[in-house]
Amino acid sequence: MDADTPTDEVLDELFATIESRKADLPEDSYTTTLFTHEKGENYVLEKLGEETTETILAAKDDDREELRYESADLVYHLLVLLSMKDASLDDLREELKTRF
Ligand SMILES: N=c1c2ncn([C@@H]3O[C@H](COP(=O)(O)OP(=O)(O)OP(=O)(O)O)[C@@H](O)[C@H]3O)c2ncn1[C@@H]1O[C@H](COP(=O)(O)O)[C@@H](O)[C@H]1O
Repeated sequence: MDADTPTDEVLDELFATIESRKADLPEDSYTTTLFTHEKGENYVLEKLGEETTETILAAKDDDREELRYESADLVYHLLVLLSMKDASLDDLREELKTRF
């Protein structure tokens, strides 16, 4: 993924990158550390909890910049969890679409 990626393709690109990290487990990758952590999926669940708390605190503080930053951390960790559970971004899209 690079800065030229169109904004509406960012989530697909990010998810594809996460899937690629899961397959290849490159050493210099934060995503690899999530897939290989000794705590297993519990570590990603902990990170999701932390990022959720940080997002809530940013909202409570009315800190829009921090809210944007923590929301991005939260979505990234959620996508890693979906990948870890062999779910896909399309699964998420389809579920959201059923609610229209
Ligand atoms: N979008 C993200 C992304 N969002 C958040 N993070 C990481 O999530 C972590 C958030 O942890 P914390 O908020 O707790 O901050 P921290 O103090 O650094 O965390 P810890 O040391 O406690 O783990 C940070 O290390 C961030 O770098 C991300 N790491 C990677 N990506 C993207 O994932 C793709 C693959 O990245 P790599 O796997 O690193 O190649 C690339 O496109 C990246 O841009």
